Amino acid sequence: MALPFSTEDLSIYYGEYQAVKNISMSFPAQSVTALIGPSGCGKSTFLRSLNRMNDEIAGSRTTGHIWMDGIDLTASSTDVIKLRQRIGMVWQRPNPFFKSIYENIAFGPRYYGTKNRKQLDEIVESSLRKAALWDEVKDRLKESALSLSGGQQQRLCIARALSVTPQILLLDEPASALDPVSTGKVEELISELKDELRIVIVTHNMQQAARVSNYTAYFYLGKLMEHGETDTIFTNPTQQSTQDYIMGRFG
Ligand SMILES: Nc1ncnc2c1ncn2[C@@H]1O[C@H](COP(=O)(O)OP(=O)(O)OP(=O)(O)O)[C@@H](O)[C@H]1O
Repeated sequence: MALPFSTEDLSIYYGEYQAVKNISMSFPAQSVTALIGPSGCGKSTFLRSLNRMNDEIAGSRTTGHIWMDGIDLTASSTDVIKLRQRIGMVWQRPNPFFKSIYENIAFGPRYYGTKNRKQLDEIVESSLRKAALWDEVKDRLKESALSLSGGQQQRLCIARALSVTPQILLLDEPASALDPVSTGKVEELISELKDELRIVIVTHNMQQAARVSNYTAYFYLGKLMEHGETDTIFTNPTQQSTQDYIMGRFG
């Protein structure tokens, strides 16, 4: 059964500055939630906090809760390495390791204990298949990941995140550095993956948010202004500022 996942009164500070303000929201299973809003409104900060990546930033501090299956992930006792296995992340720019295509995918499973070569081979193949990359790379698994195109590298990073079977995938503008064809492939992939895991995506592209997400959350100045089904947010938002932003009228 899918585990409940939500935030409660979540705030994030950089020093004295409060970048994310008291956000409570939940992320339904088998769905994509898009985080939208103008630059600097706290989307990436909020996204990064969901698997405690924000902890890595000196001076950042979190208050409130992130609940997963009744456990508060913000607790100091949380094993963040295990947490990042369950909640994977893909960044804006493809960041493959300086290793072969195979080793990029095998790295995580090996780190978490899979040593058997046949099992690793299977994980590499299935992860690359899920990321719609297998056919393009199956004959060059030993080549450097850096020999791939930008779009292929980003799908490799998605495959790498999938290799440790996460339950949640966090995507921070995953297609913003890609050409339209690669963007289309990543969007298709998101639609397919949501059947097996929950996805949270930050995007500046309103068409993309409308295409790939089931739910949309509009952020402004660190606050969650509006959150609901994407169709409703895009056609009948309750807040004027949501409508202005979506229509590109935001000053
Ligand atoms: N490492 C950091 N140290 C200090 N302040 C930061 C840091 N990262 C982000 N901020 C500040 O926190 C606020 C929110 O930034 P964040 O990157 O989360 O916004 P965003 O909505 O994702 O923006 P964008 O759409 O431009 O990526 C901004 O005012 C930003 O300057």
